[in-house]
Amino acid sequence: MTASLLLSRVSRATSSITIRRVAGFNSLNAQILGGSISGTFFRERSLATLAQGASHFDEMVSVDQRKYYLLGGKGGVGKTSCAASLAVKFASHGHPTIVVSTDPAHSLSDSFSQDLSGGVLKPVQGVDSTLLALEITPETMKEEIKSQSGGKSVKNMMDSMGLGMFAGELGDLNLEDMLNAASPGIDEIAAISKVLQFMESPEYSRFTRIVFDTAPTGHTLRLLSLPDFYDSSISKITKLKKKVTAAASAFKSMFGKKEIQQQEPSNELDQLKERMEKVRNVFRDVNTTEFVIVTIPTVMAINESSRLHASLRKENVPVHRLIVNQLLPQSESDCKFCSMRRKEQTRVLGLIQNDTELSGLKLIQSPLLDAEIRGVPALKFMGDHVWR
Ligand SMILES: Nc1ncnc2c1ncn2[C@@H]1O[C@H](COP(=O)(O)OP(=O)(O)OP(=O)(O)O)[C@@H](O)[C@H]1O
Repeated sequence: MTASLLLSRVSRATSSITIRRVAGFNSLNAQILGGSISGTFFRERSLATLAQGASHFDEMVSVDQRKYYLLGGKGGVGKTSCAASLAVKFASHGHPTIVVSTDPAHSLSDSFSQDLSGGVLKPVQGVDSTLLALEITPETMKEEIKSQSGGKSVKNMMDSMGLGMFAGELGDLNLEDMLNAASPGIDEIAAISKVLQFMESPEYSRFTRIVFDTAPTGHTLRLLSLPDFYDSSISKITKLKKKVTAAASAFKSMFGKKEIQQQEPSNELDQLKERMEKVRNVFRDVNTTEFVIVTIPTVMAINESSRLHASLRKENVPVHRLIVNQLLPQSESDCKFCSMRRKEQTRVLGLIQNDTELSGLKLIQSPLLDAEIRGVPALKFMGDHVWR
């Protein structure tokens, strides 16, 4: 029986509790319909053909200290399903866990099949252990900034940063106007400000695993390089400020006025720079962070994953694992379509072995399940077969 046939049957079935054995594997549908999530999905024969496939989850779970896992890749490959199932698995292994979506088109709520929207941390229902979820929204962050800044104008803020001399150029632009403007990168800024909160705020210190469901590739690369961008911009502003102060001082002394004291860069800038360095370092620390690339067995997805790995390597972001998701399971009664697809995916797995960027990564092979992965039981089911 093919996966699509199974799916169509399930859409019609409402109360069946039969566990359907489909040539070589037990079905997610059957597990869910049967009220059980504990069975094995693929039988040994299928697993044997999916060589290597294990994620070495024991390594991922064994360390007590805080770890950050970022799951990313091309759109639609299964990032959310993999991130959510990993978070459920960490939580069930005793790690208080937060799963965060930095993708503006959030799908955590859909994946967990419960409302996790609103930009605030919400407990995930249906998990016995501590698991909170957050869909980051720039709107909520804008509100937070507005309430923290007390509605300050840009001029006031620049004055307080010791940059009042430039403020005239900006007139009386209001911070609120700036935040309301469609500003590229606001999603990334929101994400980074949350990472800082997780790192700095005592209320989050008990969470030992933080799993990020990231946006498709380009967006995520911007997120990872943003702290660097800020860091270098702040350095430029600091240098400029020093130069302007020195020039003003020389100018005044030429006219016999008292020399202006060379000011140290303002504390606020130093603090901002320090905080950006903290985020940048945590994204690059092999002891605390790992970026897991998620892909599917198509040439286009593999090519994009290869480019993503090259960019992450350039940014020094640690990557050890590559999930190839939605692999067709073995079947004794293959239709022509399935056997063609399977041949194609075998060829693509071969491409990974020969790809200089990807061949060194631990390959995790994740099966195409016969139903959409929605809700905690389905995520547990997926997790037990991906994170092992
Ligand atoms: N191994 C799998 N077997 C069956 N269905 C899957 C599998 N992995 C993902 N799916 C389904 O594919 C769809 C997309 O998955 P998901 O939302 O996890 O991808 P994504 O990469 O996060 O997508 P986006 O880029 O849009 O955020 C969902 O309906 C999900 O249930």
